[in-house]
Amino acid sequence: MFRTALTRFQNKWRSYRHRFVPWVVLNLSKNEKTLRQVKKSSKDKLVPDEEVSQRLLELFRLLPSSQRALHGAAQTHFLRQVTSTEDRCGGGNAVCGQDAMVQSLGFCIDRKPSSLPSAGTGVFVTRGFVPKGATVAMYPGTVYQAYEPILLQSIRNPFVFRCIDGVLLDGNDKGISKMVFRSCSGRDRIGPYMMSDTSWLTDSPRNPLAVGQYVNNCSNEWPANVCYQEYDVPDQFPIELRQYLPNVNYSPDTHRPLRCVVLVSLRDITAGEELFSNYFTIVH
Ligand SMILES: C[S@@+](CC[C@H](N)C(=O)[O-])C[C@H]1O[C@@H](n2cnc3c(N)ncnc32)[C@H](O)[C@@H]1O
Repeated sequence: MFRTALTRFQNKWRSYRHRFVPWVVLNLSKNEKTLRQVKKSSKDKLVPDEEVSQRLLELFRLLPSSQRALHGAAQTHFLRQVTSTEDRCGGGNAVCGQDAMVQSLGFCIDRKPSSLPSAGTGVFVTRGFVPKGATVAMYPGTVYQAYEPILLQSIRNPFVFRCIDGVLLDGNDKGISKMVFRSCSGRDRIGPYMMSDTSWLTDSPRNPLAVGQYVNNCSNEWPANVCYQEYDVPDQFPIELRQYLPNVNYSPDTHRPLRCVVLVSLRDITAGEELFSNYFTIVH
């Protein structure tokens, strides 16, 4: 009898795709009603990858470039791009990023104190309108394959996100996590091009979508309005626009496309609303 109960528990546990481990232990019973259920891991995607690529490219093409890693022909292109972006935005990068977002996606998001008591920082739609199925945010961080060690970085770290296939993203912008991201990002470049962006580690990310790690968990009173979706960057993603991707592989020998995670809207969302995701998904 004990064995049957144990097997039933193990099966139920295996079907959970817990996104943030401490939350599974502490909050599962409080959030039963808000669990997200999907049929199979392959059916977890709300919008096709091609559409996510399209939205990211539309935004990235408007963002100001980083001069640091560029020279030659790329620099000429950079100068043209920066000049035209500065004309539009009048200087400061933060303003440019937000304006670029409104221009390309029709809304912008930002971090602010959460509307939930003792939930710290949250993410809000600050301008415009988010239609259902839009790419609303990205989850930045170092990408660890399921077999790679993350022990030290994961201690007392609420920002370790677990993908459905066991890949982990460490979206903590402080301490050892921050050092690891900077070091991996500096390591990976192709010729003059950076392959990732480190500015999500600061208060003003160049890519304004890269604040998804601050989205709080839904509750019975505040149902989820966004959900996580794994997105593997396709080979044909333009090399000069990879500098805006807020993810980098921990290992230089990862022979698979870069894993990113985006947040997709589950319904229309209006300016002033806080974004809430679901930290648990059940895969049947
Ligand atoms: C991924 S972080 C989200 C960002 C976090 N709010 C912050 O300011 O750092 C996850 C942590 O946020 C807090 N959190 C998330 N959703 C919450 C909720 N509905 N109520 C209270 N705290 C919440 C918990 O401390 C959790 O460990």
